[in-house]
Amino acid sequence: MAHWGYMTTNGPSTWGKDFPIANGERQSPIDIVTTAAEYDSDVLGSNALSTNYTPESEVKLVNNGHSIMCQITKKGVLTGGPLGKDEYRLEQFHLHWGAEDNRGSEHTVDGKMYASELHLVHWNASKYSSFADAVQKPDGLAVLGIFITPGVACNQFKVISDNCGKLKTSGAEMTVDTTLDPTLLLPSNTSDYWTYLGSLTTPPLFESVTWIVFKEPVEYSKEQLLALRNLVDSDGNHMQDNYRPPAALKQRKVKKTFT
Ligand SMILES: NS(=O)(=O)c1nnc(N(Cc2cn(-c3ccccc3)nn2)Cc2cn([C@@H]3O[C@H](CO)[C@@H](O)[C@H](O)[C@H]3O)nn2)s1
Ligand SMILES: [Zn+2]
Repeated sequence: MAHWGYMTTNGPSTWGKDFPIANGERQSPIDIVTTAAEYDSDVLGSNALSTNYTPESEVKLVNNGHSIMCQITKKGVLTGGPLGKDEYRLEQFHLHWGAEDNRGSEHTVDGKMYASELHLVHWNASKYSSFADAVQKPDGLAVLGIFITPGVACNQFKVISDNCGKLKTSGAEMTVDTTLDPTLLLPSNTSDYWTYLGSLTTPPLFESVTWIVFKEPVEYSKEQLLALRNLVDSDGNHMQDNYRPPAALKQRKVKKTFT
């Protein structure tokens, strides 16, 4: 099987060949139509979304051929909101971005695309024994989606953007001897978000993700965005435009926690 990617020959429009679920009932990302999202007080009311992350004492970075990923080793927990009492453990975070600032996010808001989107990937540690065990379960995963827009530099992201040069080629890994607190990658407002049931946005596209997409974007500097665009993918091309376009909403409702 030709390895999936984001080029014309192996990009999102071809994924259905090897991963038929690509045309499934709960695929991600989606276009978030803000007027159609339903305010749902009990999503917010009963127990607000809460993160309890432990700062990483060293930062494990991997160029996995289609994104730059930070593998988490500490026990970070996400719970509340649409997740109820279940505790989801932080596994990794990674990003999607464009070749230019006008595109790059996976979710869109009323058709608007952001320059990049950060994904913090969690698995349901209350119900399953590992990421691999949870990854195909309908309530197995939860991913926080954070929109990135060009602006001032994000200090907590510097450990990643400053090391992209050393992670140029696919498969490159490195451990940076510095701390990283995933909480500082989140927007200041984590109360206002949209949430819906979806999938992984890269193959194997499992329909196992409760998506939580924050309304407030985070700013990264131009230099930080350029560092991402200089990475090289598994085909030896510049890693750019590594985003899947929105999939059909089908019979789903998007909920929001704000009016
Ligand atoms: N755009 S997003 O929606 O957010 C994401 N899109 N993909 C993501 N991951 C990659 C992935 C691979 N697999 C998988 C599972 C079973 C068989 C083959 C592939 N599922 N998701 C998330 C991800 C997974 N992993 C590693 O998958 C291994 C295989 O399951 C597991 O043993 C490691 O413990 C875990 O760390 N890392 N990241 S997220
Ligand atoms: Zn992602």
